[in-house]
Amino acid sequence: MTRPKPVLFPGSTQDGAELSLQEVAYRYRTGQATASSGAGPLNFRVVPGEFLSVVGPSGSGKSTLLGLLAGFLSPQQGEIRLDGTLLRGPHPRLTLVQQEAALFPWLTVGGNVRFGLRGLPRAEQDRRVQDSLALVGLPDLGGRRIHELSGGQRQRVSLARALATRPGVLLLDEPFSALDVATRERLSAELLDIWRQRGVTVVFVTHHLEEALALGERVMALRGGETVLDAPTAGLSLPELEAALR
Ligand SMILES: Nc1ncnc2c1ncn2[C@@H]1O[C@H](COP(=O)(O)OP(=O)(O)OP(=O)(O)O)[C@@H](O)[C@H]1O
Repeated sequence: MTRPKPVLFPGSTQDGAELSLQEVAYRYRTGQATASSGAGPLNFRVVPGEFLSVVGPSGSGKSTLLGLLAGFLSPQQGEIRLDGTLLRGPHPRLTLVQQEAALFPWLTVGGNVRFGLRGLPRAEQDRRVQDSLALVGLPDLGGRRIHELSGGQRQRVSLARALATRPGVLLLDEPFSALDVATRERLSAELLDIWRQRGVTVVFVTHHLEEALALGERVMALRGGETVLDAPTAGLSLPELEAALR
């Protein structure tokens, strides 16, 4: 299946940033003389506005890679660059959305989305909260409490909170895996719409190979912390992807 490149909607912004990794490695120190697992060495580039899916079995290094990209882990070797600048830790242009929506229960939906916008003028905050809640299909729920939302709505709020900061790269760690199949499919389709509208660069980690192929323009498969396949999804079949992971 071939998919067209994102066509930016009128009035949208091209926000995507470039990520490049050169000889990046991270090993966990386990406290024993024989350390270590983690990820790397990794060499790849994600161009602005690209949608990259990352797959791999449990323990293959997907979360470690996202931790490195989010700036939570510092590579012990190699360099990560964001738009050509060395990444030295968490960066406002990189936003991570995780499997379980990490929302503040004492704030409203709008308050959660607004949280990352402190420092901006109030009117700009209001505009971004409204825009990003509309983008994820929750334009009227700004005043709701988090406990009044379904699991799918909570993930939408997480996505809205991430998008409100106008990230250059959206890092998604199994964002829909806790949801039922129907909700998951709906949110996946919405994610593609948002990507097309915003032109944001996406790194999408998932266990689901079909999902990786359906959503990504390109898929990277990890095994034992290393890249065993990095290819455009157009023309790549599920059996080929499965074979790469065996
Ligand atoms: N805090 C840690 N301390 C020691 N080893 C770790 C730690 N976190 C992960 N590892 C190891 O690093 C390797 C990569 O783990 P990682 O969590 O990145 O894999 P993953 O592909 O995200 O797995 P999953 O799909 O189960 O989340 C595994 O061998 C794992 O056991």
